[in-house]
Amino acid sequence: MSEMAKKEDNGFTFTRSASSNARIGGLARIQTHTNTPPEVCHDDSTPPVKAQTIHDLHSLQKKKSSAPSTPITSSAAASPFSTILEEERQRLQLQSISASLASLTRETGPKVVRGDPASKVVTHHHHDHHYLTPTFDDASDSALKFTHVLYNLSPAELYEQAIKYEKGSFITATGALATLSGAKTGRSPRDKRVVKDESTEHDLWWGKGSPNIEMDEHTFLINRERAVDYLNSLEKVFVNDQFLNWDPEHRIKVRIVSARAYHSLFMHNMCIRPTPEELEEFGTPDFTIYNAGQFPCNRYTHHMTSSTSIDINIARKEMVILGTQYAGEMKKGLFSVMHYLMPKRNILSLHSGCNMGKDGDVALFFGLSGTGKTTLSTDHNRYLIGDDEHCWSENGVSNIEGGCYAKCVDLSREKEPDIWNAIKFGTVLENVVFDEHTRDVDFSDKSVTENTRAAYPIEYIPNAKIPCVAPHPKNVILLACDAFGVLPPVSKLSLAQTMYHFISGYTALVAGTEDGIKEPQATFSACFGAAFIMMHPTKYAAMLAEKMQKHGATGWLVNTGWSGGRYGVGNRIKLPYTRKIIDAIHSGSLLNAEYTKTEVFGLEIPTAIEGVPSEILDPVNTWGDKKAYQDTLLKLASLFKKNFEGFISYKIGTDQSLTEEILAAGPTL
Ligand SMILES: Nc1ncnc2c1ncn2[C@@H]1O[C@H](COP(=O)(O)OP(=O)(O)OP(=O)(O)O)[C@@H](O)[C@H]1O
Ligand SMILES: O=C([O-])CC(=O)C(=O)O
Ligand SMILES: [Ca+2]
Ligand SMILES: [Mn+2]
Repeated sequence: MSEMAKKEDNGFTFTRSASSNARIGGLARIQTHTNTPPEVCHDDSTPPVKAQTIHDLHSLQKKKSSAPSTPITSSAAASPFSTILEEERQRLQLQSISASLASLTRETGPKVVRGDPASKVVTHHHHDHHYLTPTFDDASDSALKFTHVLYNLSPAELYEQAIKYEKGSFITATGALATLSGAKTGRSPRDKRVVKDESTEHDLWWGKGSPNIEMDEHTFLINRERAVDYLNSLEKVFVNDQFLNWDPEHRIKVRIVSARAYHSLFMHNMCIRPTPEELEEFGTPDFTIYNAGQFPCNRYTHHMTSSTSIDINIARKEMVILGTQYAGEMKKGLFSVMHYLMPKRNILSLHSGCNMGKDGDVALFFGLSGTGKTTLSTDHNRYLIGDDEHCWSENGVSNIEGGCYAKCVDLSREKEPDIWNAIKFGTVLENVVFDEHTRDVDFSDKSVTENTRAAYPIEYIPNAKIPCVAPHPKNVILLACDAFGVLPPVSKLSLAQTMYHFISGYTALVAGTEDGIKEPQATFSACFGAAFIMMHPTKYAAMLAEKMQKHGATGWLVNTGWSGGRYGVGNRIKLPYTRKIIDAIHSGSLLNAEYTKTEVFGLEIPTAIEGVPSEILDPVNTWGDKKAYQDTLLKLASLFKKNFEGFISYKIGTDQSLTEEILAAGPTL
């Protein structure tokens, strides 16, 4: 190929003509050469698009993929045999979705069709095999309509759905999807109900202190019908088929039916995402969520005390959500289910974060909401296993989820770079405030709520370990955000103390509602997650004790809260100091440090930690008013004692001496 032709391939070529008549006023004339005859002036050397109409042109833009979200047609290249298999598979899948959405009174599922009702690609009349028509013995108007199913859409497709159809959905400057969760910006534990039947009556924890508010099967069915009718009345619903638990032996298949792209993207991020091959073999889910959060429950329905109801039915393997769009209900509802299913298999379920060092040393981080599980398990020097929900089995630790759910209030790039950088395309940003023009998020703005959140796939954290499984833990870190400011920044715990504090599940936050001086509010939540456990706390505690003993794990209590006085007087312990403390636990250097014992709580506290001012290690040093310190310390101790009274009649595990040691491991007044 000549030099000239080669250049012409690239488009225009400017050549100085050698011919004298091309010279004008002494300057060389510039000519453009193309492949076409020189007398026709073309501005483009590429052939025209292979489309006759705008419609044709648009249809060229999207390539058929084998992705689960494609409308049901097998590719032209497939053999007739595989076409039949593919069609059969798609038919079974629609049948399964229709069955999920079935009304129990009409005894039939809705007509379902895949694809966006707004898209021209799916038409009911020309692709008969694309939808499923059940036979109706009870004809009503609802029998005449289709429910369009948007099945396992990709983040990009869900963005388009959200932005087109859901008010309050915007793309932020870094590409995240900002959205509003509606009137509820947190979970509604007082509206969470569990069906009490012959089996759950004996298995579950009921009564005082239990998170399981009882409901009967019939009432559940009324709420289920309400949710299903609502979902079927919509033009389209989102269906996610995904997994929970990275331990392949104990993986659970979950289906989430929801009305909002926000909910579908949230669960896409938070659950484990199946590969196309895994999805092909998905079959029947082990558990199904019906999220009709925009629609209220009927206040005339038995047991209903508000317009919100989150209902779990273990026997039916179903959960119904009415009256709240807060997406955390789905995540934590499934977590509750895991707190039932896993212990049944002798696996411990944990409200904890987990990470692993380069040498394979594993740490668990327990703590109530806002105490630092996500912040501290996300550590640039360690592999992230997960930030919130884990299982501890004979195989080691496995994350239940496929994503993280980080608090964003006052998020800073400098202090939490990995979380900051995870807020990009694909991430759901709940209830944040942003500049209407630049779309820069202001993480300090609490106008909508203080509980602003980011939900992102775990692989958005650069050092996440995939698959999210790890060996048995070496350190068990109990986090408490003590707004009273009397717990030491770190203490080493005996096994009995670890159990005492695990069962107590203490944290103290500041009630954000009143104006003026805000009193710290002590919270005790058994197993650092009473809202999610299903059986009695001592069941989980006994399992934890047994595993820690067997694998030689050390327990630690870390106060990520106040120092130098209670809330309003002192300050929150600086995150860099807490990180140094955590580093010393991971490295093993703190295990063999020098310790002294505190009064009242009897906690072993180190005298020095690299990078941390020694004087803060004993909180008494940081308080100006020593009398106030002593009073506050005794006040907190009495709150611990009072809370623990509910547990003193319980035996923990099979070892009676451990039970006695645990009871003795609390504060002494
Ligand atoms: N010393 C500290 N240690 C840990 N976190 C701190 C500290 N000081 C301030 N913080 C802030 O406290 C918050 C801890 O929230 P985090 O998201 O880690 O909670 P969580 O335990 O994961 O709760 P949830 O279960 O609700 O997700 C973060 O906003 C973090 O920036
Ligand atoms: O579930 C939520 O809404 C947030 C969370 O992680 C918790 O409260 O533990
Ligand atoms: Ca978290
Ligand atoms: Mn949590």
